[in-house]
Amino acid sequence: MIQIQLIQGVTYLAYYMKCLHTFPSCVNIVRYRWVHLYRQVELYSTKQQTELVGNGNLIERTRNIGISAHIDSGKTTVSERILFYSGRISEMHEVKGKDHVGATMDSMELERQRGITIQSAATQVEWKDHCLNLIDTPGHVDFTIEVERALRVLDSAVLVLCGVGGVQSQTHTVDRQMRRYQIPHLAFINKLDRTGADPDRVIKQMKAKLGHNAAALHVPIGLEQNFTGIADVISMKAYYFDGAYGEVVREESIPYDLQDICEARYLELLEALANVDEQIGELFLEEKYPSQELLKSSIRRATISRKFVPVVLGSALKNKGIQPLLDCVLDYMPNPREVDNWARLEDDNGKVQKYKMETDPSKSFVGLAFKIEMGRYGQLTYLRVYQGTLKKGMWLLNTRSKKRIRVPRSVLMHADKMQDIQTAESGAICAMFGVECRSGDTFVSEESPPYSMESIHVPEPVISQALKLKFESESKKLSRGLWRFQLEDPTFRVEYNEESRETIISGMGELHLDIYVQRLRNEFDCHVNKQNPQVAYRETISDSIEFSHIHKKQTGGAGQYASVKGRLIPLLGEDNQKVIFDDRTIGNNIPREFIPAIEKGFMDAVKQGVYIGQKISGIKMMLDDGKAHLVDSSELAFRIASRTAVQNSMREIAVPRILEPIMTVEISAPVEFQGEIQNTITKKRGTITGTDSTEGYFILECEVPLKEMFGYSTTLRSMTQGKGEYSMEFLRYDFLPIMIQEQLMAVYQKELEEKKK
Ligand SMILES: Nc1nc2c(ncn2[C@@H]2O[C@H](COP(=O)(O)OP(=O)(O)OP(=O)(O)O)[C@@H](O)[C@H]2O)c(=O)[nH]1
Repeated sequence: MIQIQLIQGVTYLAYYMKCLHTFPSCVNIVRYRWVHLYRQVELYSTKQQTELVGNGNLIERTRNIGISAHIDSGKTTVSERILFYSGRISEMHEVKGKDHVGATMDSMELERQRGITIQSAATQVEWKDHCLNLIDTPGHVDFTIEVERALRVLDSAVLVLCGVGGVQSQTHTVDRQMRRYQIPHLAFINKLDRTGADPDRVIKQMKAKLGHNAAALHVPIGLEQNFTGIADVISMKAYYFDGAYGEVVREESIPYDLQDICEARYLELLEALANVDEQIGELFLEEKYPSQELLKSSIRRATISRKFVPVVLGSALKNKGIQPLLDCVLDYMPNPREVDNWARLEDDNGKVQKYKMETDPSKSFVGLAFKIEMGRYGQLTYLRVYQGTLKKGMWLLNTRSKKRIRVPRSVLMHADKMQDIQTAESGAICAMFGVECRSGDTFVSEESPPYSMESIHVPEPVISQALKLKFESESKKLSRGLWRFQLEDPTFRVEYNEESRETIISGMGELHLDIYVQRLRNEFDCHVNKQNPQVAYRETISDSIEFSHIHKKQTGGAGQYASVKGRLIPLLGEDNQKVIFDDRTIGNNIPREFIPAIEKGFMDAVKQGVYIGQKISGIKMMLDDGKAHLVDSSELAFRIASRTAVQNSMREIAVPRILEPIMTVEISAPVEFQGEIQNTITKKRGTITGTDSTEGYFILECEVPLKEMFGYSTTLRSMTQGKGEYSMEFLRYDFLPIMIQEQLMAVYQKELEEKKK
């Protein structure tokens, strides 16, 4: 082996001398070649597969990774390969494949029918003596809570990008979520076999649009239908994937025509690292090159501290690039010990202190229930163990409900299958059966302080839809189903409207609600008629107003008296989804014990506004003064006074404003349809914020009110002969045009009058 490489080295040297002689201007090429030669020689003295993580205990050899991305980037296809190459499954199936089996991680019937991921699925695989806990998450923004939950408990992630689509709208969402939970990640640019695939463009987009300090570790060997393998710029080796399913990795020298580009990428990698890593920075300045170990350890350091994003390449469908991706997960993603996790603990004075969790199996147990599923055997609670060891049969305290529970059964999940386990140590992701709790609850062992792990960010629903039972006899099934869905999914809400006798479901999008209606039918045999979906408007005011209200009742016995005075102030911009109560009272005109009741009254009022019957938001209530009666004042009287003050002043004094949800929409279709699509977007009150084009397709980024996007998938499909696609996500609430606002208010007032008759 060493002999062959030395012969290669001497051949290269002869070539470089010739090159320099023939083309004196090619100094740069020669420099790259020298780098290459230097590194070839360096490789002789180092082991090719550097074991960075070593053979320590299991925690050091564990990686908890999520696979996240924009819709259809290939997350599930990547996961299926990971399961296959790691020996978890013995045969692979495609998402919506001809065999109609579907991918392992899409185990729900609806996922297989629609070819999309709805619920995140967890599994565990072994790769090169390491244990990988893997969660495949959905791409559709409608199921964003699944991504939130997964990222909350994972230590790192693989961001999958489509080699053609690049950075797309949901890539931004996932990136924001990774930032929220400080998740280090590496990027896998997939679908390099597709026409128009261009990994360099995708990396440029990652830098420009996501602000990532990203650099490629691979160079593709061929592209589109000629994509045959990858060249690794660190080991300077080419890898091809042979066998029926790419399971045999063949290592070769880098093809001659790719050597320049590999050297160029190597230097780019060094440059990107030099900016964030001192060791590489110093070597870079001295024009020295790091050893392979040093380079890998600095990639690891920079990635874990979120200063660098390594980029690897492949095509999951064509079985290329997955094994090197897994190697990179081991090399560059953190083990549970390398991630700081904090728990909160409130002292007797209500002061909150933060405590760092120790990833040590011998410490007291602390775990977070991050996901709940109701299954055949009762409630299944997914748990991330942060400290200590979970043991079957042990007693735990739920620090929210203060209930003690016993762990009846603990399991490892493999998509919809499970394997019983006796213990799960710090860093593990497992599940327990038969425990009642909510998602976001913290469990501790009896000897531990009652810590609480920070909970999960739950976005507010933006769309609602009324359901009516087809058969009254199925009402029990309906409530059972909806109760279960609410328990599993905090972004899915249910209310019952007594007057219309309708059940109102709210969620993150049309698809989200559609899936639940279908699940009612499939899993609960409950049939409902859906009304048209309704936008979740918000009611607010345009300017500050003052309020003053006395609630007084004298009915024989104890009377009721409460007087409140203050201001309602509109909250603009990003704050327009908030409601804030601000107590500015001085002195004792209102005794302190009544202040919480006044806040409650305000919260009662914001539940349903007076203009169109929707929730109020973007308002701050400032309580300035008031009055109490020695005998007749009570909490109830102040609660009523506060609620009525808000309602009356909004109805009588304020200038009403209605807010509507605005979505970021990304549309992609063949260029010949661009003009027509842009026109329809403008008609829909949309604003175009960016356009891009590649390989005969254009990408249109725009902001459009949600109301206008109802049914758009059908419109787009028919407009583009089925070739157009779009995705959207919630952006912000903004004022509704006055004309539409007045129409809505008129309809609501008419409805109210009719009800009075
Ligand atoms: N050409 C090509 N197609 C791919 C590749 N990887 C995945 N696909 C196809 O892309 C489609 C979407 O793949 P999935 O794996 O379901 O993507 P996903 O990101 O899990 O999808 P969601 O979870 O629904 O967002 C499927 O039809 C796959 O067969 C690839 O490398 N090349």
